Amino acid sequence: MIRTLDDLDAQGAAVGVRVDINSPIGADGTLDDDSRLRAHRETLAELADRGARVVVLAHQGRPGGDDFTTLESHAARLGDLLPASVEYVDATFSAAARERVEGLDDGTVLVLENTRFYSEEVLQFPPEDAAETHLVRGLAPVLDAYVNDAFAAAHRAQPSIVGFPVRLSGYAGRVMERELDALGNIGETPTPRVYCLGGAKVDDSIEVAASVLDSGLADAVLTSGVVGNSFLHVSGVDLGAESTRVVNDRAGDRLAQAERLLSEYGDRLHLPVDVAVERDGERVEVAVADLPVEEPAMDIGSATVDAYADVLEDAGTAILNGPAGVFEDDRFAAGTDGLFAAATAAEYTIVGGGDTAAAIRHLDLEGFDHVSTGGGAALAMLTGESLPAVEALR
Ligand SMILES: Nc1ncnc2c1ncn2[C@@H]1O[C@H](COP(=O)(O)OP(=O)(O)OP(=O)(O)O)[C@@H](O)[C@H]1O
Ligand SMILES: O=C(O)[C@H](O)COP(=O)(O)O
Repeated sequence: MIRTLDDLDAQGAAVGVRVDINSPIGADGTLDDDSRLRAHRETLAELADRGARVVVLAHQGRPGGDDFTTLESHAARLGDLLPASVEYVDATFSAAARERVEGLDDGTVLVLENTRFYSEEVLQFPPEDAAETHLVRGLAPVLDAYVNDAFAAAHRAQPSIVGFPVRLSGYAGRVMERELDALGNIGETPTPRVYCLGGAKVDDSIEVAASVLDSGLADAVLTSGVVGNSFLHVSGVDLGAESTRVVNDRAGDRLAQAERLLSEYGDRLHLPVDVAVERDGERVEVAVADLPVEEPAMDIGSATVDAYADVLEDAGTAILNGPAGVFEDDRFAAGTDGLFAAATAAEYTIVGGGDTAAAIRHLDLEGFDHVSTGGGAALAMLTGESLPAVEALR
């Protein structure tokens, strides 16, 4: 059983709240998209409104990445989005951070510095060891409770995610609560269950396909994107040199597993029947039977959308992860547009994956029952795996 904010006595309490506001960063080093900050507004506003002293913990980027920045612009944007006053301090667990926490007024918010500026945060630990790190030992003494709202980072067993509930009472924030409700009981969703696996993270997606087919969670898997090209490749189709290069780049060492899935589940595993390429600057659709072509396959074609729509119209649950094509280029958005629209025919639709949610916003698509804030974390739930953050809260 996991406690929620309904179980927390917030008035006057210093509450550490781990959120996931890891966001695209522009060339000037400030936020390019604030959808993840907006997702956490409900939790942060509710705690401030109930008189808590809200201490925000979050990461941005990874060491060495060009999006590895301070949280100063995140704090400024939260200040615009929240009714409460929002301060920022360039410290996370030092005496300076503790002083600022102890000096907070009830009903106000303090954003601490990027947790990943500190080396142990990028390592993974069992909760008891995470509780002994400098971050948790330094900050826990000035907190009265801990809330984890960072569903999109829940698959990371890092100190700020799994260490605090060992020392403090832990609660799920509203984003975490909603995600667990939607994704936590995938085995009870209506059948037949149809997984639409696209995008470019081919190695992850082949793992997901294996997991949901071997476990019987999936009645059908519709492949698209580089994932679909990879299954075409292992089925013996010569895609052409460029597409084959992309497949080998992205599939890692998973092609043998894809081959096993194709031979064991050929009836449940659907492959594209046509693709779209760029020729003289235009979108041209090519039947798989007419491959190879030298241009890279950038989208699924309309015949594939129609074939997949036939499967989806009888679906109980449709789970989408990964766009069907390079949707960022208007010429290759038709596959994602058509497939995702067809998926809404299912009784219940779940979307998992940051780029997939971005595609939905980009294409202005509606009608999905749950659009997850997570990528890897959503995938773990969609394959019935447990998440370190959730186990730590339990
Ligand atoms: N046929 C294709 N060739 C090349 N790239 C493709 C193709 N189809 C889709 N993509 C790319 O796949 C990317 C998204 O794939 P990804 O697997 O990262 O999605 P996601 O799982 O929703 O994201 P995340 O898991 O990172 O939140 C898009 O940027 C898109 O351009
Ligand atoms: O954006 C995400 O997927 C989450 O914030 C996790 O980020 P990470 O993959 O750098 O841990």
